[in-house]
Amino acid sequence: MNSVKDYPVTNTSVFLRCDLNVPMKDGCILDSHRIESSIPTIKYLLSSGAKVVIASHLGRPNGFDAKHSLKPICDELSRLLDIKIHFIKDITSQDSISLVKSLPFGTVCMLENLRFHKEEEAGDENFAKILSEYATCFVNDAFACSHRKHASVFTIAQFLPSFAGLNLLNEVEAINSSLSKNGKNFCIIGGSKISSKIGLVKNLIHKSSSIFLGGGMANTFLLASGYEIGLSICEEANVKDAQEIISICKKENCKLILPVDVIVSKSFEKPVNVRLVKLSEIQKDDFIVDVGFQTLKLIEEQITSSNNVIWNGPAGVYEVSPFNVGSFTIANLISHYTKNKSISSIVGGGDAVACANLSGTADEFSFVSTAGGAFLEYLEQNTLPGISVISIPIKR
Ligand SMILES: Nc1ncnc2c1ncn2[C@@H]1O[C@H](COP(=O)(O)OP(=O)(O)OP(=O)(O)O)[C@@H](O)[C@H]1O
Ligand SMILES: O=C(O)[C@H](O)COP(=O)(O)O
Repeated sequence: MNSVKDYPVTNTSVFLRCDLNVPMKDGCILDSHRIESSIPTIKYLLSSGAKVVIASHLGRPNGFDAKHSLKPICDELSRLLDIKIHFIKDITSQDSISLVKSLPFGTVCMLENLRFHKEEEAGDENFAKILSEYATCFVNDAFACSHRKHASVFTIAQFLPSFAGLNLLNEVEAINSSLSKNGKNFCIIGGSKISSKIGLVKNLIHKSSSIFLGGGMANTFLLASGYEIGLSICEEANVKDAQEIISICKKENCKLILPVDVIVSKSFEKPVNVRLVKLSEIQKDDFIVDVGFQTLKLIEEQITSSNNVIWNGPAGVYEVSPFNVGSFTIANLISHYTKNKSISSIVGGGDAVACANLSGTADEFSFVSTAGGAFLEYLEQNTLPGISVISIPIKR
Protein backbone atom coordinates (compact mmCIF):
# COMPACT_ATOMS: atom_id res chain seq x y z
CA MET A 1 0.00 0.00 0.00
CA ASN A 2 1.33 3.49 -0.87
CA SER A 3 2.16 5.41 2.28
CA VAL A 4 1.88 9.16 2.61
CA LYS A 5 5.56 9.04 3.51
CA ASP A 6 6.35 7.77 -0.03
CA TYR A 7 5.21 11.02 -1.65
CA PRO A 8 7.00 14.38 -1.46
CA VAL A 9 4.31 16.64 0.01
CA THR A 10 6.36 19.82 0.48
CA ASN A 11 4.47 22.71 -1.15
CA THR A 12 1.57 20.50 -2.21
CA SER A 13 -2.09 20.56 -1.21
CA VAL A 14 -3.35 17.33 0.30
CA PHE A 15 -6.99 16.22 0.39
CA LEU A 16 -6.98 14.34 3.69
CA ARG A 17 -10.00 12.07 4.26
CA CYS A 18 -10.39 11.46 7.98
CA ASP A 19 -13.17 9.70 9.86
CA LEU A 20 -14.23 12.36 12.36
CA ASN A 21 -17.62 10.71 12.83
CA VAL A 22 -17.58 10.92 16.62
CA PRO A 23 -20.49 10.46 19.03
CA MET A 24 -22.08 13.85 19.87
CA LYS A 25 -24.78 15.01 22.26
CA ASP A 26 -26.19 18.56 22.26
CA GLY A 27 -23.20 19.81 20.26
CA CYS A 28 -20.67 18.21 22.68
CA ILE A 29 -18.16 15.55 21.64
CA LEU A 30 -18.61 12.41 23.77
CA ASP A 31 -15.50 10.52 22.65
CA SER A 32 -12.59 12.09 20.75
CA HIS A 33 -10.57 8.92 19.98
CA ARG A 34 -11.13 9.34 16.23
CA ILE A 35 -10.14 13.02 16.31
CA GLU A 36 -6.95 12.21 18.22
CA SER A 37 -6.12 9.37 15.83
CA SER A 38 -6.15 11.80 12.90
CA ILE A 39 -3.54 14.10 14.47
CA PRO A 40 -0.27 12.25 13.59
CA THR A 41 -0.97 12.47 9.83
CA ILE A 42 -1.96 16.14 10.05
CA LYS A 43 1.19 16.95 12.01
CA TYR A 44 3.32 14.95 9.59
CA LEU A 45 1.87 16.80 6.58
CA LEU A 46 2.30 20.21 8.22
CA SER A 47 5.86 19.49 9.27
CA SER A 48 6.56 18.50 5.64
CA GLY A 49 5.27 21.85 4.39
CA ALA A 50 1.94 20.76 2.90
CA LYS A 51 -1.43 22.51 2.89
CA VAL A 52 -3.99 20.17 4.44
CA VAL A 53 -7.64 20.07 3.39
CA ILE A 54 -9.44 17.82 5.88
CA ALA A 55 -12.71 16.17 4.88
CA SER A 56 -15.05 13.89 6.81
CA HIS A 57 -18.64 12.88 7.29
CA LEU A 58 -20.57 13.10 10.56
CA GLY A 59 -23.62 10.93 11.18
CA ARG A 60 -26.14 10.04 8.51
CA PRO A 61 -27.85 13.36 7.69
CA ASN A 62 -30.43 13.64 4.95
CA GLY A 63 -29.26 16.89 3.29
CA PHE A 64 -28.11 19.91 5.31
CA ASP A 65 -28.80 19.65 9.03
CA ALA A 66 -27.08 22.06 11.46
CA LYS A 67 -26.98 19.28 14.10
CA HIS A 68 -24.53 17.40 11.89
CA SER A 69 -22.18 20.29 11.17
CA LEU A 70 -18.47 19.51 11.51
CA LYS A 71 -17.85 22.98 13.02
CA PRO A 72 -17.63 21.76 16.66
CA ILE A 73 -15.16 19.07 15.55
CA CYS A 74 -13.17 21.67 13.60
CA ASP A 75 -12.99 23.77 16.78
CA GLU A 76 -11.87 20.79 18.87
CA LEU A 77 -9.18 19.81 16.36
CA SER A 78 -8.02 23.41 16.22
CA ARG A 79 -7.74 23.40 20.03
CA LEU A 80 -5.85 20.08 20.10
CA LEU A 81 -3.41 21.19 17.38
CA ASP A 82 -3.25 24.75 18.69
CA ILE A 83 -3.63 26.20 15.19
CA LYS A 84 -6.28 28.07 13.21
CA ILE A 85 -8.33 25.86 10.89
CA HIS A 86 -10.26 27.54 8.06
CA PHE A 87 -13.76 26.10 7.98
CA ILE A 88 -15.26 25.82 4.46
CA LYS A 89 -19.07 25.72 4.50
CA ASP A 90 -19.99 25.69 0.83
CA ILE A 91 -17.74 22.88 -0.27
CA THR A 92 -18.82 22.58 -3.92
CA SER A 93 -18.48 26.26 -4.87
CA GLN A 94 -15.62 27.42 -7.10
CA ASP A 95 -15.15 30.39 -4.72
CA SER A 96 -14.34 27.99 -1.88
CA ILE A 97 -11.89 26.07 -4.06
CA SER A 98 -10.22 29.33 -5.13
CA LEU A 99 -10.07 30.55 -1.53
CA VAL A 100 -8.36 27.34 -0.39
CA LYS A 101 -5.97 27.53 -3.35
CA SER A 102 -5.00 31.08 -2.33
CA LEU A 103 -4.02 30.04 1.20
CA PRO A 104 -0.30 29.52 1.86
CA PHE A 105 1.26 26.08 2.32
CA GLY A 106 1.37 25.10 5.97
CA THR A 107 -2.30 26.00 6.55
CA VAL A 108 -5.16 23.69 7.44
CA CYS A 109 -8.77 23.84 6.22
CA MET A 110 -11.72 21.65 7.04
CA LEU A 111 -14.64 21.05 4.69
CA GLU A 112 -18.20 20.95 6.05
CA ASN A 113 -19.86 17.50 6.40
CA LEU A 114 -19.53 15.67 3.07
CA ARG A 115 -22.82 13.86 3.62
CA PHE A 116 -24.78 17.12 3.31
CA HIS A 117 -24.43 16.21 -0.40
CA LYS A 118 -26.19 13.02 -1.45
CA GLU A 119 -23.50 12.57 -4.13
CA GLU A 120 -20.99 11.62 -1.40
CA GLU A 121 -22.69 8.34 -0.46
CA ALA A 122 -23.59 7.69 -4.11
CA GLY A 123 -19.86 7.71 -4.94
CA ASP A 124 -20.66 10.31 -7.60
CA GLU A 125 -17.82 10.98 -10.08
CA ASN A 126 -18.62 14.68 -10.60
CA PHE A 127 -18.70 15.31 -6.87
CA ALA A 128 -15.40 13.43 -6.42
CA LYS A 129 -13.88 15.47 -9.25
CA ILE A 130 -14.93 18.73 -7.52
CA LEU A 131 -13.38 17.51 -4.25
CA SER A 132 -10.20 16.60 -6.09
CA GLU A 133 -9.84 20.24 -7.24
CA TYR A 134 -8.93 21.22 -3.69
CA ALA A 135 -5.65 19.37 -3.84
CA THR A 136 -2.93 17.68 -5.83
CA CYS A 137 -2.92 14.41 -3.92
CA PHE A 138 -5.33 12.32 -1.85
CA VAL A 139 -4.50 10.76 1.50
CA ASN A 140 -6.99 8.31 2.97
CA ASP A 141 -6.64 8.19 6.74
CA ALA A 142 -10.26 7.16 7.32
CA PHE A 143 -9.88 3.44 8.03
CA ALA A 144 -13.24 3.45 9.85
CA CYS A 145 -15.16 4.27 6.67
CA SER A 146 -12.94 2.60 4.10
CA HIS A 147 -15.62 -0.08 3.67
CA ARG A 148 -17.78 2.58 1.99
CA LYS A 149 -17.50 3.20 -1.77
CA HIS A 150 -18.19 6.89 -1.18
CA ALA A 151 -16.96 9.75 -3.34
CA SER A 152 -14.35 11.05 -0.86
CA VAL A 153 -13.09 7.59 0.08
CA PHE A 154 -13.22 5.62 -3.14
CA THR A 155 -14.11 7.59 -6.27
CA ILE A 156 -11.69 10.47 -5.64
CA ALA A 157 -8.77 8.07 -6.12
CA GLN A 158 -9.59 8.14 -9.86
CA PHE A 159 -8.54 11.77 -10.00
CA LEU A 160 -5.55 12.16 -7.69
CA PRO A 161 -2.42 10.21 -6.78
CA SER A 162 -3.53 8.39 -3.65
CA PHE A 163 -1.81 7.36 -0.44
CA ALA A 164 -2.56 5.86 2.94
CA GLY A 165 -2.36 8.06 6.04
CA LEU A 166 -0.55 7.04 9.21
CA ASN A 167 -3.73 6.11 11.10
CA LEU A 168 -4.93 3.87 8.28
CA LEU A 169 -1.51 2.21 8.08
CA ASN A 170 -1.49 1.65 11.85
CA GLU A 171 -4.92 0.03 11.79
CA VAL A 172 -3.99 -2.32 8.96
CA GLU A 173 -0.66 -3.19 10.55
CA ALA A 174 -2.27 -3.83 13.96
CA ILE A 175 -4.99 -6.09 12.53
CA ASN A 176 -2.58 -7.96 10.27
CA SER A 177 -0.12 -8.63 13.06
CA SER A 178 -2.87 -9.66 15.47
CA LEU A 179 -3.59 -12.48 13.03
CA SER A 180 0.04 -13.34 12.36
CA LYS A 181 0.63 -16.72 10.76
CA ASN A 182 3.29 -17.77 13.26
CA GLY A 183 1.50 -16.85 16.46
CA LYS A 184 -1.27 -18.59 18.38
CA ASN A 185 -4.24 -16.37 17.64
CA PHE A 186 -7.33 -16.41 19.84
CA CYS A 187 -10.46 -14.59 18.63
CA ILE A 188 -13.21 -13.63 21.05
CA ILE A 189 -16.34 -12.87 19.07
CA GLY A 190 -19.61 -11.81 20.66
CA GLY A 191 -22.52 -9.57 19.75
CA SER A 192 -26.16 -10.10 19.09
CA LYS A 193 -26.50 -11.90 15.77
CA ILE A 194 -24.60 -14.73 14.11
CA SER A 195 -26.19 -13.82 10.74
CA SER A 196 -24.14 -10.60 10.59
CA LYS A 197 -20.85 -12.35 11.40
CA ILE A 198 -20.94 -15.69 9.53
CA GLY A 199 -18.40 -14.58 6.89
CA LEU A 200 -16.20 -13.07 9.58
CA VAL A 201 -16.18 -16.21 11.73
CA LYS A 202 -15.50 -18.49 8.75
CA ASN A 203 -12.54 -16.35 7.69
CA LEU A 204 -11.13 -16.17 11.23
CA ILE A 205 -11.21 -19.96 11.63
CA HIS A 206 -8.41 -20.24 9.04
CA LYS A 207 -6.26 -17.74 10.91
CA SER A 208 -6.84 -18.74 14.52
CA SER A 209 -5.81 -21.52 16.87
CA SER A 210 -8.98 -20.95 18.86
CA ILE A 211 -12.23 -18.99 18.75
CA PHE A 212 -14.68 -18.18 21.50
CA LEU A 213 -18.23 -17.40 20.36
CA GLY A 214 -20.37 -15.70 22.98
CA GLY A 215 -23.14 -13.14 23.35
CA GLY A 216 -26.51 -13.58 21.66
CA MET A 217 -24.94 -15.25 18.64
CA ALA A 218 -23.81 -18.24 20.74
CA ASN A 219 -27.45 -19.10 21.38
CA THR A 220 -27.88 -20.32 17.81
CA PHE A 221 -24.96 -22.72 18.42
CA LEU A 222 -26.46 -23.89 21.71
CA LEU A 223 -29.76 -24.53 19.93
CA ALA A 224 -27.87 -26.40 17.17
CA SER A 225 -26.32 -28.57 19.90
CA GLY A 226 -29.77 -29.41 21.30
CA TYR A 227 -29.93 -27.15 24.40
CA GLU A 228 -33.03 -25.37 25.70
CA ILE A 229 -32.39 -21.63 25.29
CA GLY A 230 -35.73 -20.36 26.60
CA LEU A 231 -36.71 -16.92 25.31
CA SER A 232 -33.13 -15.94 24.43
CA ILE A 233 -32.31 -14.14 21.19
CA CYS A 234 -31.64 -16.72 18.46
CA GLU A 235 -31.68 -17.08 14.68
CA GLU A 236 -33.16 -20.46 13.85
CA ALA A 237 -32.59 -19.82 10.13
CA ASN A 238 -28.84 -19.93 10.84
CA VAL A 239 -28.68 -23.24 12.70
CA LYS A 240 -27.18 -24.84 9.56
CA ASP A 241 -24.48 -22.14 9.44
CA ALA A 242 -23.70 -22.82 13.08
CA GLN A 243 -23.33 -26.55 12.33
CA GLU A 244 -21.11 -25.76 9.36
CA ILE A 245 -18.90 -23.50 11.49
CA ILE A 246 -18.58 -26.27 14.09
CA SER A 247 -17.48 -28.73 11.40
CA ILE A 248 -15.03 -26.29 9.70
CA CYS A 249 -13.41 -25.70 13.10
CA LYS A 250 -12.89 -29.46 13.51
CA LYS A 251 -11.44 -29.79 10.01
CA GLU A 252 -9.13 -26.78 10.40
CA ASN A 253 -8.01 -27.79 13.87
CA CYS A 254 -9.30 -24.54 15.34
CA LYS A 255 -10.55 -25.00 18.89
CA LEU A 256 -14.13 -23.70 19.15
CA ILE A 257 -15.16 -22.58 22.61
CA LEU A 258 -18.82 -21.97 23.38
CA PRO A 259 -20.36 -20.96 26.72
CA VAL A 260 -20.55 -23.86 29.19
CA ASP A 261 -22.53 -21.85 31.75
CA VAL A 262 -24.59 -18.68 31.43
CA ILE A 263 -26.34 -15.95 33.38
CA VAL A 264 -30.09 -15.99 32.88
CA SER A 265 -32.79 -13.49 33.84
CA LYS A 266 -36.58 -13.53 33.51
CA SER A 267 -36.32 -10.14 31.80
CA PHE A 268 -33.96 -8.96 29.10
CA GLU A 269 -34.23 -5.27 30.04
CA LYS A 270 -33.64 -5.47 33.77
CA PRO A 271 -32.37 -8.05 36.27
CA VAL A 272 -35.28 -10.29 37.37
CA ASN A 273 -34.56 -13.57 39.17
CA VAL A 274 -30.97 -13.61 37.87
CA ARG A 275 -29.22 -17.00 38.12
CA LEU A 276 -25.90 -18.53 37.13
CA VAL A 277 -26.80 -21.87 35.50
CA LYS A 278 -25.33 -24.78 33.58
CA LEU A 279 -26.63 -25.14 30.03
CA SER A 280 -28.83 -28.07 31.08
CA GLU A 281 -30.59 -25.85 33.68
CA ILE A 282 -31.94 -23.13 31.36
CA GLN A 283 -35.73 -22.80 31.72
CA LYS A 284 -38.32 -22.10 29.03
CA ASP A 285 -38.98 -18.54 30.34
CA ASP A 286 -35.27 -17.60 30.78
CA PHE A 287 -33.29 -15.08 28.75
CA ILE A 288 -29.55 -15.77 28.42
CA VAL A 289 -28.01 -12.38 29.18
CA ASP A 290 -24.34 -13.10 29.86
CA VAL A 291 -21.68 -15.81 30.08
CA GLY A 292 -20.97 -17.62 33.35
CA PHE A 293 -17.81 -17.96 35.46
CA GLN A 294 -16.76 -21.40 34.17
CA THR A 295 -16.91 -19.94 30.66
CA LEU A 296 -14.80 -16.96 31.72
CA LYS A 297 -12.27 -19.43 33.16
CA LEU A 298 -12.07 -21.21 29.79
CA ILE A 299 -11.53 -17.84 28.11
CA GLU A 300 -8.73 -16.97 30.55
CA GLU A 301 -7.03 -20.35 29.95
CA GLN A 302 -7.14 -19.72 26.24
CA ILE A 303 -5.79 -16.17 26.58
CA THR A 304 -2.85 -17.43 28.62
CA SER A 305 -1.95 -20.02 25.99
CA SER A 306 -2.13 -17.53 23.10
CA ASN A 307 0.16 -14.85 21.66
CA ASN A 308 -2.44 -12.64 20.05
CA VAL A 309 -5.97 -11.90 21.16
CA ILE A 310 -8.50 -10.18 18.95
CA TRP A 311 -11.85 -9.11 20.42
CA ASN A 312 -15.06 -8.04 18.71
CA GLY A 313 -18.56 -7.98 20.15
CA PRO A 314 -19.69 -8.13 23.79
CA ALA A 315 -20.31 -11.43 25.60
CA GLY A 316 -23.59 -10.26 27.09
CA VAL A 317 -26.15 -7.49 27.29
CA TYR A 318 -23.48 -5.13 28.66
CA GLU A 319 -25.78 -2.09 28.52
CA VAL A 320 -27.63 -3.46 31.59
CA SER A 321 -25.82 -3.95 34.88
CA PRO A 322 -25.05 -6.66 36.09
CA PHE A 323 -25.29 -8.31 32.64
CA ASN A 324 -22.02 -6.49 31.83
CA VAL A 325 -19.89 -8.64 34.17
CA GLY A 326 -18.82 -11.13 31.47
CA SER A 327 -17.83 -8.48 28.93
CA PHE A 328 -16.03 -6.36 31.54
CA THR A 329 -14.21 -9.45 32.87
CA ILE A 330 -13.05 -10.26 29.33
CA ALA A 331 -11.82 -6.66 28.97
CA ASN A 332 -9.97 -6.94 32.29
CA LEU A 333 -8.42 -10.31 31.43
CA ILE A 334 -7.17 -9.09 28.05
CA SER A 335 -5.76 -5.90 29.53
CA HIS A 336 -4.11 -7.81 32.41
CA TYR A 337 -2.30 -10.25 30.12
CA THR A 338 -1.39 -7.45 27.71
CA LYS A 339 0.12 -5.43 30.57
CA ASN A 340 2.22 -8.36 31.76
CA LYS A 341 3.38 -8.69 28.14
CA SER A 342 2.26 -12.27 27.60
CA ILE A 343 -0.07 -11.30 24.71
CA SER A 344 -0.64 -8.59 22.19
CA SER A 345 -4.27 -7.53 21.92
CA ILE A 346 -6.62 -5.65 19.66
CA VAL A 347 -10.24 -4.65 20.18
CA GLY A 348 -12.55 -3.36 17.45
CA GLY A 349 -16.25 -2.80 16.82
CA GLY A 350 -18.39 -0.11 18.44
CA ASP A 351 -19.76 -2.18 21.33
CA ALA A 352 -16.59 -4.09 22.27
CA VAL A 353 -14.64 -0.81 22.29
CA ALA A 354 -17.41 0.69 24.45
CA CYS A 355 -16.95 -2.24 26.91
CA ALA A 356 -13.20 -1.62 27.00
CA ASN A 357 -13.83 2.09 27.65
CA LEU A 358 -16.56 1.54 30.25
CA SER A 359 -14.43 -0.96 32.14
CA GLY A 360 -11.52 1.50 32.13
CA THR A 361 -9.19 -0.91 30.32
CA ALA A 362 -9.01 0.51 26.78
CA ASP A 363 -5.64 2.21 27.36
CA GLU A 364 -4.08 -1.12 28.25
CA PHE A 365 -4.92 -2.93 24.99
CA SER A 366 -2.07 -3.06 22.45
CA PHE A 367 -4.41 -1.44 19.92
CA VAL A 368 -7.94 -0.04 19.96
CA SER A 369 -9.37 0.24 16.46
CA THR A 370 -11.24 3.41 15.50
CA ALA A 371 -13.54 1.29 13.37
CA GLY A 372 -16.80 -0.62 13.75
CA GLY A 373 -18.14 -1.95 10.46
CA ALA A 374 -14.83 -1.43 8.66
CA PHE A 375 -12.98 -3.48 11.31
CA LEU A 376 -15.32 -6.43 10.75
CA GLU A 377 -15.20 -6.15 6.97
CA TYR A 378 -11.41 -5.94 6.98
CA LEU A 379 -11.21 -9.07 9.14
CA GLU A 380 -13.58 -10.81 6.78
CA GLN A 381 -12.12 -9.73 3.43
CA ASN A 382 -8.51 -8.76 4.26
CA THR A 383 -8.99 -5.50 2.37
CA LEU A 384 -11.53 -2.71 1.94
CA PRO A 385 -12.63 -0.67 -1.09
CA GLY A 386 -10.99 2.51 0.26
CA ILE A 387 -7.73 0.60 0.69
CA SER A 388 -7.75 -1.23 -2.62
CA VAL A 389 -8.07 2.04 -4.58
CA ILE A 390 -5.02 3.56 -2.98
CA SER A 391 -2.76 1.92 -5.55
CA ILE A 392 -4.80 2.18 -8.76
CA PRO A 393 -3.62 4.42 -11.64
CA ILE A 394 -5.34 7.81 -11.98
CA LYS A 395 -7.62 9.10 -14.78
CA ARG A 396 -7.15 12.84 -15.50
N1 LIG B 1 -27.01 -12.79 25.21
C1 LIG B 1 -27.37 -11.71 24.52
N2 LIG B 1 -28.65 -11.52 24.18
C2 LIG B 1 -29.03 -10.45 23.46
N3 LIG B 1 -28.18 -9.48 23.02
C3 LIG B 1 -26.90 -9.63 23.33
C4 LIG B 1 -26.42 -10.73 24.08
N4 LIG B 1 -25.09 -10.58 24.22
C5 LIG B 1 -24.75 -9.43 23.59
N5 LIG B 1 -25.84 -8.84 23.07
C6 LIG B 1 -25.94 -7.55 22.38
O1 LIG B 1 -25.08 -7.46 21.27
C7 LIG B 1 -25.01 -6.08 20.93
C8 LIG B 1 -23.71 -5.77 20.24
O2 LIG B 1 -23.52 -6.60 19.14
P1 LIG B 1 -22.69 -6.17 17.84
O3 LIG B 1 -22.57 -7.39 17.02
O4 LIG B 1 -23.33 -4.97 17.22
O5 LIG B 1 -21.27 -5.76 18.48
P2 LIG B 1 -20.03 -4.98 17.84
O6 LIG B 1 -19.66 -5.62 16.55
O7 LIG B 1 -18.97 -4.76 18.87
O8 LIG B 1 -20.60 -3.52 17.61
P3 LIG B 1 -20.84 -2.61 16.33
O9 LIG B 1 -21.74 -3.39 15.41
O10 LIG B 1 -21.52 -1.42 16.97
O11 LIG B 1 -19.51 -2.28 15.74
C9 LIG B 1 -25.16 -5.32 22.23
O12 LIG B 1 -26.20 -4.39 22.09
C10 LIG B 1 -25.50 -6.40 23.26
O13 LIG B 1 -26.53 -6.05 24.16
O1 LIG C 1 -18.87 5.03 12.42
C1 LIG C 1 -18.54 4.33 11.45
O2 LIG C 1 -18.56 3.07 11.49
C2 LIG C 1 -18.02 5.02 10.20
O3 LIG C 1 -17.84 6.38 10.42
C3 LIG C 1 -18.92 4.77 9.02
O4 LIG C 1 -20.17 5.35 9.26
P1 LIG C 1 -21.47 4.80 8.47
O5 LIG C 1 -21.75 3.44 9.01
O6 LIG C 1 -22.54 5.82 8.74
O7 LIG C 1 -21.09 4.74 7.01
